[in-house]
Amino acid sequence: MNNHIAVDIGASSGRLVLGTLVDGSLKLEELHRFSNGFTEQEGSCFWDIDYLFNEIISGLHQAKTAGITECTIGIDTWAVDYVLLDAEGKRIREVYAYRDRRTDGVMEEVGRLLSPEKVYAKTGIQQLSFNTLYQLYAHDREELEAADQILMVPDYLSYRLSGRKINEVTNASTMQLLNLATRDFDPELLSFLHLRREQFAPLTEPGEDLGFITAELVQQYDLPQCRLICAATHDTASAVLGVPAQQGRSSAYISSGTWSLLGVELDHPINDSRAMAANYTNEWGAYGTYRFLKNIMGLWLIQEVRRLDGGRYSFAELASMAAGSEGFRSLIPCNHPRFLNPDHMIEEIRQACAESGQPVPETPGELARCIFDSLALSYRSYLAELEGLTGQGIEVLQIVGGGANNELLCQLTADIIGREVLAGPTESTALGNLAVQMIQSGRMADIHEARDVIGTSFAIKSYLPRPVPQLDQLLARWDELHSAASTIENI
Ligand SMILES: Nc1ncnc2c1ncn2[C@@H]1O[C@H](COP(=O)(O)OP(=O)(O)O)[C@@H](O)[C@H]1O
Ligand SMILES: C[C@H](O)[C@H](O)[C@@H](O)C(=O)COP(=O)(O)O
Ligand SMILES: [Mg+2]
Repeated sequence: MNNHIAVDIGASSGRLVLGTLVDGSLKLEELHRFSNGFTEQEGSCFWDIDYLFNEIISGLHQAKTAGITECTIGIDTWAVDYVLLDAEGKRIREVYAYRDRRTDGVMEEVGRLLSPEKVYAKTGIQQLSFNTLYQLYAHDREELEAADQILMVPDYLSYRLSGRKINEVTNASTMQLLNLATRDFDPELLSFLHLRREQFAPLTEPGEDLGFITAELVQQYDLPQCRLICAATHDTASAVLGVPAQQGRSSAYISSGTWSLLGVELDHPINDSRAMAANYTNEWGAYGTYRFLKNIMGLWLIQEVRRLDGGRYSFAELASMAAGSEGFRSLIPCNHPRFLNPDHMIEEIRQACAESGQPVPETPGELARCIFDSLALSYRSYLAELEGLTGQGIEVLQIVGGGANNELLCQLTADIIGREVLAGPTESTALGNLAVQMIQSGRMADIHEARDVIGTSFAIKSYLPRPVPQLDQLLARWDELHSAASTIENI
């Protein structure tokens, strides 16, 4: 059986991708793509988890219709958000989206009760207002204490398919509740939240066989016989697995989608005071690794501009319009809390430029250029921090995810960091998801072989740095703007 299906659901889109190995090359076929996004209801932000589950079912039915009668399947999604189940395994309530404002000020309040230094020493997880720790603290305590089970979003989706309850480690680590030393939930942090260990499922490593999709679902919806393999269910953990092998050059990655996750893969955590001060995180990776990375606001910025502009232009058209606009005219500190979930992103960007005495972007092209210039400069700042914290110089930056399609942003990034950028694969998350399935199925030996195969199976585009006129003045201007701004960890 050579059919493996990755279900990859990011904050802006989801997809089911069929992966097959043909003559040593990995072939992808997109079976189904659907949009994703949170909605505001009565002032709160929620995901439509039933819609997402139904899209998975729809995609699997399309696979069956296409003649796939048996396959393995793995699920990955965004991080930090969770689902509450009652004793009968039924979902108790709507699923909060991490951009909900209920956590505003919570990180600071928790920090007054629980030493942030202690929490970072235990967990090594970056301070972000929407970490599960802070979401659970903000959650109605009665409802939380009454919950029989707390599953993360991808765990819940695989539970709906198979009936198996797990907390997969890469995504569980984003809760900021796992102890690096014990590699389990930290009792003190659970106690602080009045939660019990048995409210969580067994911690499960990527590669675990979770059994088959239930016969009822197969019959009811005419699905393939699917064996569920536990993926690296945090989409960024899968994206990192899908980053092609780099021979002989030190590299860092950016998983470039709604967020830009800039980091390296390590075999040990770095949770010292310097890493904490820089707010770098140690999210758990597959196969005993750690994703030492930083959240950067990412393409959320342009997603919101496009949405508010009525979707008139595609992302490719916006990038092209940006390429035709004056470079480095207006810059914004991307990680400022004001951009996490403003009422109106276009106005927020324009206001930020006006407040800093810069020209105010008017057209979609000028707004897009402001965003891409600012992201490239952010990447440079955080990459320098990364090198300082790891003591490892980075020779090449690998950009994967949808952002790898943005030729302007990739070129700007190469120019501004002064190093080669290798862009692709776009579907690195799905590829990392598939890699775990293929390794578990014995079709690949290990992640090293998987990354080699990915590197030879997909076109990777190289961007070499070009001279940036008056770079010193630009960097001085950027450093003043970037260092003066508070950042998302100070929300
Ligand atoms: N052809 C393209 N040109 C420019 N940008 C693109 C293109 N295709 C995708 N993108 C960018 O990729 C982003 C989506 O990346 P993706 O990894 O699918 O996000 P997520 O997984 O968070 O939903 C879009 O918001 C867009 O900015
Ligand atoms: C909220 C988290 O930081 C976020 O989920 C991030 O870790 C992530 O996984 C982003 O994935 P996208 O595909 O939505 O960019
Ligand atoms: Mg994604």
